[in-house]
Amino acid sequence: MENKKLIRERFLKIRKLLKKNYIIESSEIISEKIIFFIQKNNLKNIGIYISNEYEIDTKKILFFCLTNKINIYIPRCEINENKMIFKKIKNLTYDLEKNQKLNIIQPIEKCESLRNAKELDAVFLPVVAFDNTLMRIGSGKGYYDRWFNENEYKGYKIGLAQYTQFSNKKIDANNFDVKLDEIVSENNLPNSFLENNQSFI
Ligand SMILES: Nc1nc2c(c(=O)[nH]1)N(C=O)[C@@H](CNc1ccc(C(=O)N[C@@H](CCC(=O)O)C(=O)O)cc1)CN2
Ligand SMILES: Nc1ncnc2c1ncn2[C@@H]1O[C@H](COP(=O)(O)OP(=O)(O)OP(=O)(O)O)[C@@H](O)[C@H]1O
Repeated sequence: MENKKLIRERFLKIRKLLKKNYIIESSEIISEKIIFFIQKNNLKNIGIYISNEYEIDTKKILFFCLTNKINIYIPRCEINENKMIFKKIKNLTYDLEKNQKLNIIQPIEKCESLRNAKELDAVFLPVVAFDNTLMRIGSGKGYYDRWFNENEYKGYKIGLAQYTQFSNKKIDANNFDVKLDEIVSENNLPNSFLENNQSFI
């Protein structure tokens, strides 16, 4: 039985109860870790998202990339086709608009599209909940799963999530579900936490 829907609802509810300060503080720590990872691995092209008020705030990472000439690609959703494409943004004001239907911020149509998924070194994903096999639950329309399945992407898949988004109930996976390589959280996850017992950040 598919349990994603129930787990998603539960964690969306929890997310709304969190103190704003906790979100701000955990976003700070997570951003520092991501920036360190980008520098250490000399990443040049990354896929990332524009956060809403409940998600890990990506602003600091975006500023870091813009000032260090690291190319930033943000998903733009085509609702009718149930698809998203990554577009390069160069400016956090002029290159973005609100997708009114989905209530997310995305690149404007005329931004340059990513030509080949292989060009991305890492994709940093929003997460609603995750489990100890690094299975991810997202916003529930399957945009990321579809993108990973339809594109030949070989880079890192890294979820940004608070500790409080950990589900100790295992998430049922479909065959199209894509597992993350890593979750970056404000706490170090205990050694025994991950099935493969390893972390590269
Ligand atoms: N910041 C951010 N950008 C992202 C995602 C995300 O989770 N967060 N996505 C991750 O996949 C994609 C968009 N996926 C979405 C999936 C579902 C809904 C959604 O359910 N929206 C509500 C309406 C808006 C609202 O009331 O909040 C809905 O349709 O009922 C929105 C976006 C691409 N960009
Ligand atoms: N590769 C795919 N091909 C066809 N349908 C898919 C694919 N991936 C996801 N879906 C469909 O999309 C819907 C939502 O999927 P799922 O619950 O995995 O979303 P999610 O991973 O939480 O959301 P998102 O990736 O947008 O953050 C499901 O109805 C699923 O059948």
